[in-house]
Amino acid sequence: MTTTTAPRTAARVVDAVKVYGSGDTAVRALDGVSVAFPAGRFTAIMGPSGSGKSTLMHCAAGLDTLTSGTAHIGDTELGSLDDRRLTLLRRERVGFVFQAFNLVPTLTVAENIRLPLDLAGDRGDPEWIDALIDVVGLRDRLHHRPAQLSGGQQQRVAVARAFAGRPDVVFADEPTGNLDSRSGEEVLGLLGGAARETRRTVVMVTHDPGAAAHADEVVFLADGRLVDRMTAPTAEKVLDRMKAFEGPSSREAPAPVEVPS
Ligand SMILES: Nc1ncnc2c1ncn2[C@@H]1O[C@H](COP(=O)(O)OP(=O)(O)OP(=O)(O)O)[C@@H](O)[C@H]1O
Repeated sequence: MTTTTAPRTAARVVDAVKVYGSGDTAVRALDGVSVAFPAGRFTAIMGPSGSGKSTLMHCAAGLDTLTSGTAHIGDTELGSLDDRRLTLLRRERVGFVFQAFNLVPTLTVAENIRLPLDLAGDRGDPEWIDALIDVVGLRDRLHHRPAQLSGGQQQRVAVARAFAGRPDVVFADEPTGNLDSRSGEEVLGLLGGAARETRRTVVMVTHDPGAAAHADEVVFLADGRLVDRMTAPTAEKVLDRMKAFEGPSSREAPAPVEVPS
């Protein structure tokens, strides 16, 4: 007998609503988003400025809380955790890459990569970390400090650090925003390569169609709603899709679609 199993979901939000402020100044940054990020895949979140991309990422990663709806990492619903457990979950099961690299200037490359593990008092898996150092091409820079590296090299350290603890999911927020296009391409290639080679899940926020084209799938937000998904993206296809959001008002964006979680 053959059994088929649905692809595992690394992270998801269900009916996610996020309202900042209250009364006349309230902003509905997420307006009922349900989206699942399948395990082992590289997904990009795209949309116009202010469409809710960063809010979605922060709520899905447990860096911020939803006004209503639920966010899950694997089978764990984040709203059910107290602050201590949420901190532990972020430390043990989630990796982060930010636009600003966020490396510790006084630590070497090797120490920065190991930092999340050292903070958790975890030896980690030395073979895994050794392999990661080769994936990001930093073997000859291990004893350098961040200031001695180019921006692209610093972001490669941040990528290795994000994967060091074998997280269920790595969230990347505009990881190429501070890089020139060649370094950006390298970092995106690494993120995609690391996701595929290590079968980890990557969720990346970007406003750059060229960056989104490195992903396996792109999800599009407009006005706090999920409006489309695209598999096998190319920069041209993503750009074409984004053009539909342009115009005098983003309210002209297409109606939201029901996307199975
Ligand atoms: N802390 C906050 N307080 C009040 N409003 C906020 C806050 N953070 C975000 N917003 C608002 O929520 C909406 C969505 O913001 P968000 O940063 O998620 O969008 P984005 O798609 O990531 O934008 P960008 O591409 O410009 O970074 C925007 O209208 C923004 O002004």
